[in-house]
Amino acid sequence: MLFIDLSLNPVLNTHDSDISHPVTLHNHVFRGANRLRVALVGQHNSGKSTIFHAVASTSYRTGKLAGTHKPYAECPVQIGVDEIHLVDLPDLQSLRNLSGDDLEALKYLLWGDARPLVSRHERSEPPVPFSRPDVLVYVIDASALQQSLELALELPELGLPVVVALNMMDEAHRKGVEIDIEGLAEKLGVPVIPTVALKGHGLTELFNKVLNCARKRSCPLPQSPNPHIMEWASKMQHNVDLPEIQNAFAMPKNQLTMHLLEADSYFMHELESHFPDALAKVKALQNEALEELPRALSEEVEADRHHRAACLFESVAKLMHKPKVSWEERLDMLFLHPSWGLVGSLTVFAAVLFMVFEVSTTLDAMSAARLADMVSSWQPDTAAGVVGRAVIDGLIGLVGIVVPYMLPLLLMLVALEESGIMHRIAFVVDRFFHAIGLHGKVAVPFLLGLGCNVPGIAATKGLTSGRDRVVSSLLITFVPCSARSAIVLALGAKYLGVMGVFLLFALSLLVIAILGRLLSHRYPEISPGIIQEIPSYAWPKWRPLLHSTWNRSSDILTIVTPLLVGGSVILALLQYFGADAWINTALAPITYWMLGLPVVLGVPILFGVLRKELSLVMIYQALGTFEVGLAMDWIQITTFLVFLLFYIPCISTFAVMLKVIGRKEALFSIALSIGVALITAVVVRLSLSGIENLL
Ligand SMILES: Nc1nc2c(ncn2[C@@H]2O[C@H](COP(=O)(O)OP(=O)(O)OP(=O)(O)O)[C@@H](O)[C@H]2O)c(=O)[nH]1
Ligand SMILES: [Mg+2]
Repeated sequence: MLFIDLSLNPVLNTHDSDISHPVTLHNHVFRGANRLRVALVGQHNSGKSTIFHAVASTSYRTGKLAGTHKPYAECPVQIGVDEIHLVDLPDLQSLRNLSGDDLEALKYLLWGDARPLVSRHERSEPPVPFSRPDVLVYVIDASALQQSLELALELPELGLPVVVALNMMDEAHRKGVEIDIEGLAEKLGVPVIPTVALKGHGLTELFNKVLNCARKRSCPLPQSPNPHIMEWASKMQHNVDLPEIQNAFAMPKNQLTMHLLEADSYFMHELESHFPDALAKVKALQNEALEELPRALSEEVEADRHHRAACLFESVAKLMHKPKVSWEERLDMLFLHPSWGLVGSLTVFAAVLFMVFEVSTTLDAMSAARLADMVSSWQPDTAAGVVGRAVIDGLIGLVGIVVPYMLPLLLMLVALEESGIMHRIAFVVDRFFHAIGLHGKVAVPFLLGLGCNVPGIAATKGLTSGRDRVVSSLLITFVPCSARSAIVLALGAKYLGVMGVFLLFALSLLVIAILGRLLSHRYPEISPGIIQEIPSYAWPKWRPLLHSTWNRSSDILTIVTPLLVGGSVILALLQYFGADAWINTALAPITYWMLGLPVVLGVPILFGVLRKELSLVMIYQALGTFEVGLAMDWIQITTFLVFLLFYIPCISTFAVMLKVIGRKEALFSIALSIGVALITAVVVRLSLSGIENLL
């Protein structure tokens, strides 16, 4: 591959003031102020924006190139420890003879937000408010390779490192176009990475290559035209080889020469305005060429480039028989297709629900419920006995979380990770999660939260960090876990009907969406975009599967166990010493005054902190009947369910939050959940009462 060192390029030196004090490049990390700027360039519909959105941050800056209707977008993206600013540019067909809106993209590539002497007289702002790119990613539609090769031959003139993303490889494959990727890379003198942006394939390699090229500070040699054009090129270069012209245009000499050879109107015009003598020489040379050559020099240069692109295409691409569609490709239709892809995510959603309502409930009946039955006859009447029973209850509660929920759901998470399915779900739902300021990576923890919030929050630990981990953990506590769903289904279905149950779950979704937006104000840092690796499909292997599941569960147990047992002992002692009435009175301002519920519901609500299902059992005891409808009207039942859906995460969830996001945020989560539960329950109560009065 042909590379030149940037430090030898005089034009680039003018852009890079640090070049005289070289940094030790191997240790150079592109972060913070040193972020690399990478621009996506390419023809219309080649997939630039698809690549951009596949790796974009949760919010990004957009705008129009100054004075044009051509949109651009820009955002930070994290690649391992490095960070880049990624710029999605409007389409660019060629570097030559651009005019109007198209010219602005070229000006950005040449000068960024700087103004060289030749363009200072222009009244409009620089095309964009940020600097010139450090590296170019040329996005090519592999299924229409020939049309893209001319620009591929021109881009090296810009004097920047270039990496080619040979995109739409799936389309090329489907059409039977086979491309010799190594041959193409060698002939262009740039790395070529095959990608399928729509499915996230090849993006990790692409951006790693971008970093690599930036670290090496190497860029391709400009492609030489045919010898007869070279003769005219060196004559032309001689005409403009003056330091004042180089300074005024601030662009590589080669490139200016090629623009003038092709009589590019913008550059000719600028030369005329600033260096009329030089223009006269350029025109004289063009006239001389017209006499010697069969056609105008500009046409000769264009034809030469066209010819070289065609030869290159012939040498690297051939048409094959249409290949068979592999099973991986068929599966990807299900998991990664822009619209069908959601089917795969929904299938996993259904699998989680099946796991929770079939497997987990069976396991629960076989483990915790059986143990609870065994100790149910033991009703101690001494304080020591009560403590002993409470410890046993706490441990049974632990079994009730670990055996039916935590182990199977974490096992499922690890299996989804190892099989490559989780990465695909994350990729497909990414844009939906961006709406609440998160990345699609947290989709599976949210799904697991439907079973039990504990494994859901535990799963965020391995997938996210910093702000994203805190926000996703806080939001997962609002995902109705199976215990809360069971209460809503038991009471809601009986007294509010299917529609009522549906609306309660829809309310949870709405609350999560609104909170996601609100939490973005509390945690305003925009998490940079990430490159979502899409690994190949693989069968999960039992040993690593079990090992990984146990690793993730064990450290959580160490913190959940004491809290669950401790909480159980405290509540049992309160009951033993007859604090029920006291608890109910203490909670009356909430239960009775704010929510309009019977005062006796204070104890069931408090015990729900231990395990949410306890609230359901205890509400029957508190009201003294299984017919809740006799003691509460439909508005009270709805208000109670809404409050129960959102208030304080159970003690095990709190414990896992302590471990995953720390004490401060875990305590904030309690305040947040109480606030949200009170506000929504009061709003629902008042709205329903208002509606009832109207009817
Ligand atoms: N089959 C397939 N389609 C793709 C791929 N990448 C992008 N597309 C589709 O190609 C179309 C154009 O993609 P864009 O990302 O908008 O292309 P662009 O280069 O930004 O286009 P302009 O902004 O108009 O220059 C969209 O319909 C994408 O879904 C790919 O790898 N495979
Ligand atoms: Mg686009």
